[in-house]
Amino acid sequence: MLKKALDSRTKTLGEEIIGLRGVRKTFPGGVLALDGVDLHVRQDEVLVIIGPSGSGKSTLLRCINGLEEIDAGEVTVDGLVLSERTRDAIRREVGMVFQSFNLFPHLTAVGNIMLAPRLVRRWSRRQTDEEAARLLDRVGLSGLGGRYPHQLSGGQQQRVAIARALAMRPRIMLFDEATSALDPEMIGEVLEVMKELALEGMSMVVVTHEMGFAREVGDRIALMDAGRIVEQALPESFFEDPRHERTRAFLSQIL
Ligand SMILES: Nc1ncnc2c1ncn2[C@@H]1O[C@H](COP(=O)(O)OP(=O)(O)OP(=O)(O)O)[C@@H](O)[C@H]1O
Repeated sequence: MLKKALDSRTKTLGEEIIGLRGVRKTFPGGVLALDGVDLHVRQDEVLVIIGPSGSGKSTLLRCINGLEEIDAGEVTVDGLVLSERTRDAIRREVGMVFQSFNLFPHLTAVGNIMLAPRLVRRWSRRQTDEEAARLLDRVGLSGLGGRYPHQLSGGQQQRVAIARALAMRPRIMLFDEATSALDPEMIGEVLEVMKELALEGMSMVVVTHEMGFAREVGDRIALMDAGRIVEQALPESFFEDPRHERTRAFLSQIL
């Protein structure tokens, strides 16, 4: 059903919502992680980033929401140029989901999901309880809000982490290898939630090795290598066009 809906969707993408222009990032010790990245994501678009280990994918995501400072170039999010002054406003627009779920072990699922809205938005208990129930339902975890992370499977914990990111009502979601730490049988349930979000029109940047997801859900795919975006294309041509030599070489390594 979901696959069919995705296959038949005719998407009209909106204005640019994320823009990176000439972004460079060097880590202490001289590692050049981003070597002049130009990348543009439009509203409603799902951009999938693939690439070898160490090519700069995580750093790129972290630069979009200001978790890393850039050395040169410019990042814009929803019309704001990222700077010290705009960083907090941008972070409220951008939800991020990591490989390791990063849930607080001493808080229940609801406690984890509603922590930021309680602190930042100063929502009342009643507001947050209602919102948490809605979010738990959205990620398929109705009724499990009272459980602590250790009482949930890896897939369930990651879905709580997605609900937590959604609780701030972001306009953009970044996923950094969100399924890489999961047992194989739990990967599908998390990808399904990500697909649903894509269908609802969320703008997303997804770093993943899940090529099925990339093909089915991605509007565009970008290959990173050595701190640069080296190829970009629509999923069909990305996987099938023999001219995408570097993509073929990378895929032959991982598939
Ligand atoms: N905090 C840091 N300090 C120093 N070097 C770093 C730091 N974070 C990343 N790097 C280096 O920057 C480069 C890019 O790393 P990054 O994690 O962005 O790559 P990646 O493509 O996400 O890799 P992976 O697929 O293994 O997660 C690598 O050489 C990495 O060792």
